Amino acid sequence: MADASVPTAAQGLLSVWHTYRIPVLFLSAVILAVHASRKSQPRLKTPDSSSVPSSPPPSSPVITEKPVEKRIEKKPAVKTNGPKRVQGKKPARSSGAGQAVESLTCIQPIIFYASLTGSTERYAQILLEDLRAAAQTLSDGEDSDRGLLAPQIHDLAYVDFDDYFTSAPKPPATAPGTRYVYCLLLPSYNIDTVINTFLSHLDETHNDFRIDTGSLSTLAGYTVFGFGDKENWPTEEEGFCSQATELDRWMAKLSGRKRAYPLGFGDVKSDAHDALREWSAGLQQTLGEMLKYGGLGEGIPGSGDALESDEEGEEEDDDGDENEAPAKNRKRNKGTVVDVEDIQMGDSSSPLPIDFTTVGQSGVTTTTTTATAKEMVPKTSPTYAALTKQGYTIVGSHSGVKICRWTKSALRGRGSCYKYSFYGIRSHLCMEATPSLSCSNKCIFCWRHGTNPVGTTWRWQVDSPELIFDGIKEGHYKKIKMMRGIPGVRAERFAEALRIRHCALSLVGEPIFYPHINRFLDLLHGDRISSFLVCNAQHPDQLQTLQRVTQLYVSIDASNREALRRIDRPLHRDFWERFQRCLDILREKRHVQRTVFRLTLVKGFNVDEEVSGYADLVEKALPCFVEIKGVTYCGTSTSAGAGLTMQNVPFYEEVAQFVEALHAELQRRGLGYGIAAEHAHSCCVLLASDRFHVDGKWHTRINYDRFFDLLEREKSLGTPFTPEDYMRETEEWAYWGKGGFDPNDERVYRKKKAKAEQ
Ligand SMILES: Cc1cc2nc3c(=O)[nH]c(=O)nc-3n(C[C@H](O)[C@H](O)[C@H](O)COP(=O)(O)O)c2cc1C
Ligand code: SF4
Repeated sequence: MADASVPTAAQGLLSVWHTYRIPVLFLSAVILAVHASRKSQPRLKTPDSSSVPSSPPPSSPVITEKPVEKRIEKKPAVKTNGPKRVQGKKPARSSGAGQAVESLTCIQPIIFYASLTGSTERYAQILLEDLRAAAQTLSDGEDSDRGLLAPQIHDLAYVDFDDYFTSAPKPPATAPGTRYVYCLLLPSYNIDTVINTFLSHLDETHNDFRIDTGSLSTLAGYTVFGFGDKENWPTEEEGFCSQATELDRWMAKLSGRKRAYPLGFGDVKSDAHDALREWSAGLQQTLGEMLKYGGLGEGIPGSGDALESDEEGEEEDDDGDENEAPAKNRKRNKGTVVDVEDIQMGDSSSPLPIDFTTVGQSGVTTTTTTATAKEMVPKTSPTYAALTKQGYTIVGSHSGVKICRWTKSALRGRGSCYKYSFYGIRSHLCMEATPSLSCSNKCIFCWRHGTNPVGTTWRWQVDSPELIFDGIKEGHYKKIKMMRGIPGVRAERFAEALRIRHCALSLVGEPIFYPHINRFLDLLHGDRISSFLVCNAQHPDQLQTLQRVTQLYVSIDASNREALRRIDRPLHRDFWERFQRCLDILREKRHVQRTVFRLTLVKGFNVDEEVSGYADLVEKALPCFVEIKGVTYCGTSTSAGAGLTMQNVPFYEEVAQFVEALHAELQRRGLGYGIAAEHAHSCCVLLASDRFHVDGKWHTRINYDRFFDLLEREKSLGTPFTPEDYMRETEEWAYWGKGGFDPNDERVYRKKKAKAEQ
């Protein structure tokens, strides 16, 4: 029985399993799925969730904005027998806008100073009064939760460094949105003083393994102003304000680079008072912006973002001018880039192409022709993404602005571009922009090729000059402000940079492609911003109707038809005829505008045997100046595809040889030109017409104020003027053979000598 019952029972179970296996399996699957999905749910519950939170902190406040952060703060401290561990928040490297910054509601400035003989203490009182006044103004806003509190002040000789410089003070419980900004005023002494003790404390804090790096990163920001004596310590290398510089560096490290305003310097024997007041005004403005935006956010100080350099002595890699590629941009993201021209092709819904050379001329309006046109660079296009990634700010639908690397260099007192040596343009006052991202050439050395749209006709929407003007200024200033936090940026140069004085219309594309270029220029000049316009010698009609610019360039990339075709790869079939007509126009304009030939030498393409050909072109157009520059290797697929390698980059000696040969040839023909200036760092030399050689001295620089005065007089009274009317003497250090580096700037030599440009 027993034996028989076993199989019977088993058979029964088996038959039950066969009957119910499908629903059972289904049910199990559902249970498993529900369980798995619960596990994958975020642990945080929404406030309206009906389930009970797993482990609520006792009497925890309602979590609204920053649940994660607050929970971390509430975590009970784990007792250990080891040394005390001081924790700061990990610095937000990318944006500088950490979590604490977002919840900023009011700023508490704290002034710290050290003073041995009393002068810094007096200056600290001046700052105290300034910030007190600012606090009154900035606290009167509509939102009473946001504001600037009355400043506190401390003598570093009397504070316990642990209270303020090991970790930052915590905000009061009653006002958790309070954030501190340290304003540090420091003299320098080359003898042992309390300042050394203070700096050692910062050093130790930074290097103490028990203390997190960035232990002051809960500060909203910091800024340093140094006092020194230039009479006895004339330069920074010789120790001028050395301790303030050191303090600024330590604070950058400890705070996670929360430099709210650039390091300022004052010479107690001359400008200390004025420099401090100017710095204080800039600082107050920054504090206002921090309150407005909730901290050092994007486009606001200190964040520095992509431009933030890691090392104080960061090297520059490129020459940043129109035809030159920043090293970091050399790796082009192939495949993400599409020419707008290619996108437009085959799109039957596109408006009919308009020969842009007829658009914008007298009597021709663009509104009707472009009413249904598309945007040149739509926000959703790969071109937009590629250009933005490279640092361009796209304005409207076809304009762009970008900060060149020389602007950054000048802000740090490390020298301006060659245009300073030749024409007196200080790079930190210069905005690089274009009203047309489109061009009609595909030059082999244009490192932007592949990202900028090309075309022979303007077939896109036309933005108003006002929109472009306002947009590029806004974009430029925003980028300048982002540099506030970059190490080495000088406060006085930063303040100067907030007033654009020059515009280089040469960024990318062809500026005279833009149908309203003349109105756009009026806006620039109306704001007393000089205009340096570079065109590609392919649009004679536009060149003819172009009104005054401060300096008019034509790119001369070859001396004969075949070489020009190989180098510029123009889209116009009649490119050589267009080129020749442009030279004629330049000749006509040479007594009205400062006309410039820009030669870019590419070894193996447009140098050898071409001296005579270039002399022909000079003889034809008689430009006021001839700028000769070695090409910069940009390593793009475009240049590689055109057979361009490092071998095509001339050495400076080769450029110099070419210049001398061209100069000799011009002299042989009886054309009055001389070698006026050089900027060896950019591999660039300037030939100038003898018209600019007065009383035995070169006058290649520009008197900008005079230019605007003359322009205004011409507009109101019709009095014409010539390029000679606004020339200015060239600095001796820029003369041929002198190198062209302003001795007032600090020369920084590159570490990596194997650079393409060298
Ligand atoms: C002994 C001594 C050493 C100094 N060393 C430097 C120095 O290395 N670099 C500098 O820029 N100024 C130097 N100075 C100038 C002071 O920084 C300057 O006078 C400052 O204003 C002093 O500030 P205080 O009056 O608040 O102490 C020095 C002055 C003295 C008396
Ligand atoms: S001219 Fe202006 S934009 Fe061009 S490299 Fe010099 S500073 Fe930069």
